[in-house]
Order: sequence, then structure tokens, then C-alpha cells
Amino acid sequence: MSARPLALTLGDPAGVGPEIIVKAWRALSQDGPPFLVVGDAQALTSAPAAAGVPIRTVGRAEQALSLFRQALPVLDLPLTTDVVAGQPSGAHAPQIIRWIETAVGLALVGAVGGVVTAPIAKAPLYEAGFKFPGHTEFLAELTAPANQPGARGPIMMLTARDLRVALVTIHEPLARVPGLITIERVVNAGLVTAQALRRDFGIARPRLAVAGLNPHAGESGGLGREEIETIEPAVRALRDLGVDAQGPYPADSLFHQDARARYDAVLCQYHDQALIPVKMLDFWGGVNVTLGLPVVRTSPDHGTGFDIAGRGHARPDSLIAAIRLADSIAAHRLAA
Ligand SMILES: NC(=O)c1ccc[n+]([C@@H]2O[C@H](COP(=O)([O-])OP(=O)(O)OC[C@H]3O[C@@H](n4cnc5c(N)ncnc54)[C@H](O)[C@@H]3O)[C@@H](O)[C@H]2O)c1
Ligand SMILES: N[C@H](C(=O)O)[C@H](O)COP(=O)(O)O
Repeated sequence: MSARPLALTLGDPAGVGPEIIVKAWRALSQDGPPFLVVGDAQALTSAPAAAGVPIRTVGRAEQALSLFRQALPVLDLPLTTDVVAGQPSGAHAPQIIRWIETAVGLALVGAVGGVVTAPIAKAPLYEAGFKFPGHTEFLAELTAPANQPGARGPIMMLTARDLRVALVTIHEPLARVPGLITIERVVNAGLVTAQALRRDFGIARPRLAVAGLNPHAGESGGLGREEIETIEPAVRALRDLGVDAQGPYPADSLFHQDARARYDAVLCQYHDQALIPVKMLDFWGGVNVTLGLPVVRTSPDHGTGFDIAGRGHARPDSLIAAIRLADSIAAHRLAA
């Protein structure tokens, strides 16, 4: 366990975030990684599972270490408008963004060991003028001035059980994806992923399988030429750089149980190619990790769950897995 707490952002206060945070504290308060919440204390107090959970405000992140076993620590940056569970509102956007900025700022100065983000809904943030597709790209912007050892992300990785997937393109409309797959992007995603598998996951000789874009990985050019013109040269370039990369392989046969034993991560070309197998394999245990940034960041694989917010049956499993993984990555970085 790291000697510093983690910072956990509240996410969209109208979603399941407050409820699963309170439940995660219940599950982890005795022997789990300590964390403080960066968000609105009242939203936590009002969460369906909050009865009996002591919630205490703190002024400094380090106070969370001694407090965490007795109470849920919160750096209270209150909302200015009322929250209705299940109803997202652009009015919350400035504070949602501020919580993320604050948590990342704490990580950049070393006051916390990493950041775990509860889910945000993108649409109300876009309506309020948020210019980033999601946390991943926003965190890259916030951490841009800080030094990053090795290749720079952000690269989105999702993990579930024995599967890790890393993405060449992230939040992009499908129609734009082929044009965005360049040799440079594939090589950078492969390098960031291989370096993170060593540095953050402790895998000494990581093996990467690279997925094709087209059906049957292009069928020798008959079903698309991206494999021949872009992905194969990128795989060769990765090998020249010392990365154990193989492929491109047809994506449909890359994710079954026997195939998963042959690699440590799959480099996928686009969002759903990567996230469908993860969420199908283990929706409750899946974790989203941002690779190649100066700060540690994880998140649950699920979203804001507006359809069930406020009802009391949201599951905290994925958030708990995200907290444990952030703690493990922070410990690996500290030991390096
Ligand atoms: N980490 C993140 O910030 C993150 C991740 C994924 C999606 N999102 C955002 O979330 C919003 C909603 O996305 P969506 O509807 O596609 O996916 P979702 O994950 O919010 O919901 C999909 C289904 O899973 C259920 N679900 C989600 N979390 C649950 C939990 N903890 N316990 C029990 N059931 C749960 C929901 O009720 C719903 O039926 C979108 O705006 C998206 O951008 C954010
Ligand atoms: N792409 C993620 C998913 O579908 O699970 C999710 O939108 C989170 O993205 P950020 O971590 O960049 O917010």
C-alpha cells in the first residue's frame, strides 16, 4: 500500500458516483487503500447508502491517512445548485471540472499517490463548453507541463480479469477512425503500453498482440488496406524498438480464453473493439486506466448509471477494483 492517500473525484453528482463511493469506503475502510473524496460533502451525505457512514471534511490531503479508518474524508468543494438523482445538469459542470482539476493538482505536487475518478457524463459537460472528449484527454492537458519518463500518453487501457486492452484511438466517431490510424499513432500507443506494463504492472517482458482494423485483418488487402499500409509497418517498427509486438491479428479471435494466455495486452484500433470484450468478460470488475501520464489515474469501467441513481442498488465493485489498481500502480511507481 502506498504511503499517500488516493484522491477520488465525486464525478457526476446526479449519477451513481456518491452512492458507490460511500459503499467503497464501507468495503475498504478497515484494510483497504486510504482515499479522500474531492467533491461535495452534502452529495455524499445524501447518497442512498450513507446512513451510518461518518463523513468528515479535511483541509489537506495528508489528513486522510489518519482519518480514513474511522471516517470518509472529503475535501469539500460544494456545488452551488441542487442535485436531483438521475437528472444530469450542465449547472454542475464547473464544479465537476474543478474536482478533477483539484485532484490532479494534488497528484502533481505529490500530496496524493494517484487519482481515481467516479464517472462523468460527457453530454452535460459538452453543453457547458467542456472541450475534451473525456477524463483521459482532459488529464493529458492538465498534466502536459509535468515531466513524463518514457513515451507520453494518454493511452486508454481497460483491464478485466486476465484481459488488458489499450486503444490507438479513443473517443472518436467510427467514421473518423480509419483516417486517424497512422504508423506514428500505433507505434506510440504500443510503446506507451509496453512501458506502462513494465513500470505500472511489474511485467518484465510484456507481450503485445496488435488487432487489425478490418474483418479478417484485411484478408491480404481484399477487405481493407490499413493492415498492409499502416498497422504491419507499425508492428515492425515496434519490434525494432525492442517491443515484443505481434500482429495485426483478426480481432474476432483475439479475446477468447486460450488466446488471452498468449499476450499481456491487446492493442486495439478503436473504442468498441476494445471495450466490448472487457465489459462482457467482467463488467463489475473492469477498470479504466490512463497510461503514459505523470499521474496515476484509474476509473470504473461503467458510466454514471442515471437510470438507477438514487435507488440504492448500484454496485461499487468496479470502483473498488479501480481504487485497488491505482494503489498498486502507485506502489510500483514508488518502488521503481
Ligand atoms: N469512467 C467514466 O467516467 C465513464 C465510463 C463509461 C461511461 N461514462 C459516461 O456515462 C454516461 C452513461 O453511459 P452508459 O449509459 O453508456 O453506461 P453506464 O455504464 O452508465 O450504464 C450501462 C448500464 O449499466 C448499469 N450500471 C452502471 N453502473 C452501475 C453500477 N455501479 N451498478 C449497477 N449497475 C450499473 C446502468 O444502470 C445501465 O443499465 C455517458 O455519458 C458516458 O459518457 C463515463
Ligand atoms: N470510454 C470509457 C468507457 O466507455 O468506459 C469512458 O467513456 C471513460 O472515458 P474517460 O475515462 O476518458 O472519461
